[in-house]
Amino acid sequence: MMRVIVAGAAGRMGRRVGVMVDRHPDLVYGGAFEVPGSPAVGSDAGELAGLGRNGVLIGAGFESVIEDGDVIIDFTFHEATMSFARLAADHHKAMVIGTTGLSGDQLAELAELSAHFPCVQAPNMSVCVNVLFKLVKKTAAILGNDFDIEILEAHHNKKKDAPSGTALKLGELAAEGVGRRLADVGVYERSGIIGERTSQEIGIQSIRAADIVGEHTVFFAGPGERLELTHRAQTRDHFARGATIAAAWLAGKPNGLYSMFDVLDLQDL
Ligand SMILES: NC(=O)C1=CN([C@@H]2O[C@H](COP(=O)(O)OP(=O)(O)OC[C@H]3O[C@@H](n4cnc5c(N)ncnc54)[C@H](O)[C@@H]3O)[C@@H](O)[C@H]2O)C=CC1
Ligand SMILES: O=C(O)C1=N[C@H](C(=O)O)C[C@H](O)C1
Repeated sequence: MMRVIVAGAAGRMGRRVGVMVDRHPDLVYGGAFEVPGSPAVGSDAGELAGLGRNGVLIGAGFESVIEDGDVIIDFTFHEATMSFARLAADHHKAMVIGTTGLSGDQLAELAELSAHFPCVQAPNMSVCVNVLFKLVKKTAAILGNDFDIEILEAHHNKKKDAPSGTALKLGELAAEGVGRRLADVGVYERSGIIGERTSQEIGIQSIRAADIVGEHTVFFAGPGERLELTHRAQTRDHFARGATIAAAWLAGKPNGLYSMFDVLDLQDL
């Protein structure tokens, strides 16, 4: 049995992760924490997640519960995530990181830290979205330069980062499929007299509204026809379940940075 510590246990994802840990046969809910000063500190994590009391009291900060688990599941905020990753590396705890908005420098630091702990990091833990990642790269490679590639994502009005981590990953994979780099061709806003669209650019646009859980569409638009690949999440449970699959998969894994492609054995597809 792997004991799980849930970071940000009172958050939208933290609560659903608690439920999915409870349902996973190889995981046990070992510890939970929130940002010090949060009103959730001291509450019962099971009760907060709607599971009924499970005796796991929400601690103030990671250090207060670090010995209560073997693997940390993190859906919090990028700066907090990096501080937890440094501690996890020091204490040789495994970690699953779902938090998005990590900068290039933060991802590079995470890769260095992962020499000291096993870590799965992915902008989307849903199995279906990871299949979409594969489809998008292959579709881009098949359709090639005759098709304009555009990405549209929609999320709830509490989301802090834009574009979504998933949209950025879709953009990177589509760009790879046609032999480009998103860093060179990504276009994130259009306004005013901007001129005609270039054939190489990949647009990524964001909608933020009400309680939309998460939707992503990749458009491949050619003359006279258009292919759209869409994923719509109706609940957060698929993200949370993916994170628990990753946590259980980490048992006994060598130190290193892994993705959901490794967890789901999609790397060679
Ligand atoms: N990879 C994936 O599949 C998914 C990723 N996400 C990402 O997960 C992150 C969180 O999303 P939500 O749950 O919607 O946000 P949220 O705001 O509802 O929850 C975040 C929680 O983290 C806590 N937190 C922040 N700083 C902390 C610290 N220093 N110590 C302890 N707790 C801290 C907050 O108090 C809050 O309860 C976002 O980056 C989002 O993009 C969300 C869904 C799926
Ligand atoms: O903040 C969210 O809610 C989500 N964030 C992730 C992202 O930024 O890609 C994944 C999911 O779409 C929900």
